[in-house]
Amino acid sequence: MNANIHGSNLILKTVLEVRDLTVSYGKVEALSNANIKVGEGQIVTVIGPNGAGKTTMLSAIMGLLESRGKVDFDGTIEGVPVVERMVARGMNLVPEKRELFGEMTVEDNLVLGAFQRHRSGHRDHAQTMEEVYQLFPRLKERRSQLAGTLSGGERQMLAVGRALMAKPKLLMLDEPSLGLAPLIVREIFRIISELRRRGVSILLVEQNARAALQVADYAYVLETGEIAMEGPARQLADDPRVIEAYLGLGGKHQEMLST
Ligand SMILES: Nc1ncnc2c1ncn2[C@@H]1O[C@H](COP(=O)(O)OP(=O)(O)OP(=O)(O)O)[C@@H](O)[C@H]1O
Repeated sequence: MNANIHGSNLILKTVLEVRDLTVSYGKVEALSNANIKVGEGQIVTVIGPNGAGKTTMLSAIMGLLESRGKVDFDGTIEGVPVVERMVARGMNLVPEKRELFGEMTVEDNLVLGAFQRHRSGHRDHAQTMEEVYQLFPRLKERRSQLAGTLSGGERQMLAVGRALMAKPKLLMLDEPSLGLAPLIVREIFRIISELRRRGVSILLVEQNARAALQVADYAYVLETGEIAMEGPARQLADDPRVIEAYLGLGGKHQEMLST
């Protein structure tokens, strides 16, 4: 699956290709025939207002929701995804609600992130944990603290760190900046860039369109379950429709101006 994707001059390997992905909740179609691609080592973002279907899209790609369409991941035509297989093959999702084990320590939460890898015979979790601690020194300082007592920013760092323990090829992040103070948001986006530098491909769902378009290579705008626009992130950031709806002062979706 090598292709000149996303108008890049480089020939990138396609890590993820989603075709005609459709999800219905009862009679309501929350995602309609969505097509997206992520190239190896790219950050691709999906922006859009509340209720557009962003979380639904990530959950369906991960195999957590029933869907129609195709999800090809890392060279294998998957058809409808199944979550255990996706994790085993290197896909990982950091959900919007973080979903940590609050009664367990930071370190135990990290160890759990390596569970699937351990089960398939890998014994490198100590080294991976050091890499995670290098990325998030704050987690190292708090390794013995219960996850339930962490601050919002630390919880997000732990959620990302735990996902990294699985050494994912593709990391999907659902609104990592949600509810965090501007300084922490900046730190989270710095880490997202650093992960790309380390070769992780990233699919980033964000309401903070400004920050997401700054960090991403390519972007999709999802509105009421449909891909309304797409293009290189810099190009979309300059598009009058995107500026009006998502970036400009007085834009339609004020909640996105959180930083
Ligand atoms: N389990 C469910 N049952 C029924 N409808 C649902 C369910 N989950 C989501 N929806 C609906 O599907 C639509 C898309 O929701 P989704 O959470 O995917 O949007 P989103 O873009 O992630 O929104 P937000 O930015 O607010 O998290 C919404 O109208 C939502 O109310």
